[in-house]
Amino acid sequence: MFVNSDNYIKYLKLWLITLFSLIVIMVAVGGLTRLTDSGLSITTWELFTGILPPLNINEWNFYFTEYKKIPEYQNINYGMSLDEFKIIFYWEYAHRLLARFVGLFTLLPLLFFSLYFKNTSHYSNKYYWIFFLVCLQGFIGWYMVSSGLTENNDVSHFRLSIHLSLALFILCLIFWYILDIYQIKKLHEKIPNLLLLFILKLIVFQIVLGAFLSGLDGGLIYNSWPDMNGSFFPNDIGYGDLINTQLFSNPSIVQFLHRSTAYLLLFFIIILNFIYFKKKYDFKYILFFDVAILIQIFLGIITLISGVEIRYASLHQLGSILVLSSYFLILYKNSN
Ligand code: HEM
Repeated sequence: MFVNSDNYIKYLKLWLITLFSLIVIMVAVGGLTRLTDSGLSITTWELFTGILPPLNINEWNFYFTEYKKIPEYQNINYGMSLDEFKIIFYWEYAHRLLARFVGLFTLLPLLFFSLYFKNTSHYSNKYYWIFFLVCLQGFIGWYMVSSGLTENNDVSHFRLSIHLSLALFILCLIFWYILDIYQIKKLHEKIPNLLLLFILKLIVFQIVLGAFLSGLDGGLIYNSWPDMNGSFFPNDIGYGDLINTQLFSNPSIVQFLHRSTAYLLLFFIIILNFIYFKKKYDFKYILFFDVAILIQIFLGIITLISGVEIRYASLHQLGSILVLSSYFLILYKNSN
């Protein structure tokens, strides 16, 4: 049978771009689920049984009774009404429903490609990596939720950061595949990889710190900028605490580190700009990244000053996708 490999490329492009967009929506809904404190409202895994929401009062009562058993209800939301519970339930429900849809939207086209295009010249099995990572993300999501069901009022900020980081990693991988398939031109003369990788590590560190900060509700303290309530260093800790083993569980330190890493990043990005300028590279790519970083810093500051208003916090989370994508464009152009 003759199979047109152009069709394969066409479908692949469409699939990758749609999947990328779906996962961006997924990250936004996940962020809003966290910001509305809704993430623990469904206390069981229910991969298949939870596809439909509760359809009658008995089912609603069942879910509500289960929720009443966990510390978040007992210590924070005690006395919540069923109508209030429905709101947090629907956020988590939407997040999980979308997750199932993303899972299917990843697997079904892959099976279709394997079935119809396996013998075409450009066919590759590598896209199955996306499916593997999407499944892993589902397990990590549950691993995260389970940390908030028995002893703590909230999920572990470490597990939250794994969940967010993996989502962003999946997006970067898909984005790389998209750049590849569009055959974006690479630079002839390369930028030193050492500097590029160092900046990448700083960005990743900054994102992980950001997730720690949100998981610890650390944006609710020191709501001033550029100072931290009148001083450079948080006044409820000492410099010695920076070498403490509980370093990443202390909201004041995490906030201090998140601010400081932003400035450090900015410093190295200025050096990167200087290299682009000196070597007379096409400036629009770095400009795209510069704008993304500046917007992200601005959003971070207003998130903080506003005491983590949901709309700003959500935009700040999505801003990290813009930062990563624009930086991956630079990395891609510099790759061999
Ligand atoms: C270089 C740039 C930055 C990057 C890549 C970045 C990234 C992130 C990420 C990924 C999160 C976690 C979002 C979430 O889980 O919902 C976060 C949270 C946060 N960031 Fe940043 N950030 C940057 C700069 C800043 C700056 C300069 C500030 C303030 C001075 C700031 C303040 C915050 C606050 C307050 C939160 C917690 C928000 C919440 O609880 O939802 N960020 N950041």
